[in-house]
Amino acid sequence: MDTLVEIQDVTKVIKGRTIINSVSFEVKKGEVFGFLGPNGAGKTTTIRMMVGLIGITSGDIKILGSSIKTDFEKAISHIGAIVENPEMYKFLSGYQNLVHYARMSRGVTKEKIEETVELVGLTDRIHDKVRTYSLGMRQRLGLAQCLLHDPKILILDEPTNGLDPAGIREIRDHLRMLARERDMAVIVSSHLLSEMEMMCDRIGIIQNGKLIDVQHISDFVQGEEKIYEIEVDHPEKASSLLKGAQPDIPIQLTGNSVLLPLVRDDIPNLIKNFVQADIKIFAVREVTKTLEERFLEVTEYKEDAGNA
Ligand SMILES: Nc1ncnc2c1ncn2[C@@H]1O[C@H](COP(=O)(O)OP(=O)(O)OP(=O)(O)O)[C@@H](O)[C@H]1O
Repeated sequence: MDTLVEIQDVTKVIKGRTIINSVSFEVKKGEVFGFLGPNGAGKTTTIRMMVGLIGITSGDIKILGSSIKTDFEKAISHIGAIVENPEMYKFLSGYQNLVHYARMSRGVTKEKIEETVELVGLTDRIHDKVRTYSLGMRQRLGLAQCLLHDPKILILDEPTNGLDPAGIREIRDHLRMLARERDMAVIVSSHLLSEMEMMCDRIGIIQNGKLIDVQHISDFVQGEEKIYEIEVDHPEKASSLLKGAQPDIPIQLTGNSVLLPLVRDDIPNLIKNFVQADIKIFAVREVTKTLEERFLEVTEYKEDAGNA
């Protein structure tokens, strides 16, 4: 089965207020799925429903086909999650923490603990006390805790919160490795857009409790049209030529370039027209939008549409 998690038309109403509104998406094995949204959008609430911390008002969540509503124990057995700060004893070593934690779940062997420590890269420091760990190391110990029972799905709420760039990178690399090499489905939430861009295969954007977009990261960043920057000797002349052919086309002028949306197949013709008009072309570059720009574009657009 490739689809490990199915969120089906999930709604959550708290005290008469709809916090999550008909959210549906799927997460497959081997992928890192990012749940992205501004503060208060509903990321944590959705994740809390996925891990069974709060109930679902309507709709369902299936984990490897088992409903979290009707087959809770089975569904939850496939999940490893860090939702709030993972519980750990700072006066014990990382290893003692894992042994303590393993006692709470069935069938975790000493070998399994050691393998997991190795997997999260804590072997060298595992016998040191947790209070001597950096935040990044504590995050990795938390990751080890929730991997002990061999879950197929890993769910982490804001896993990079508070980490420095090196710590972020460590966690990111580990999560990608778990998805790729262990065939897990990894779900992370964040409002750190640049982080999501580097970590995720697909992202879902949530705003005001609604899922407004789910896309592969590359499609999402690119959007439907691509923006090209054409470096020329006379940008104004190039701009009027383009406007003459297509009056509505949105063109931006920078120092020595024109920027405009194009489909790739239009480029040869455009070059021909410039050359015929005696405009010299020095470069044609695709402008890659950052996820941040696209995110703001999408959320602002939806807000406008919602207000209309
Ligand atoms: N138990 C609750 N009672 C009332 N309102 C709640 C409750 N839990 C969440 N909310 C509201 O639901 C909305 C979504 O909250 P949630 O914590 O899921 O957002 P989030 O996307 O995780 O935000 P953040 O990035 O700030 O963590 C917020 O407006 C919040 O105030």
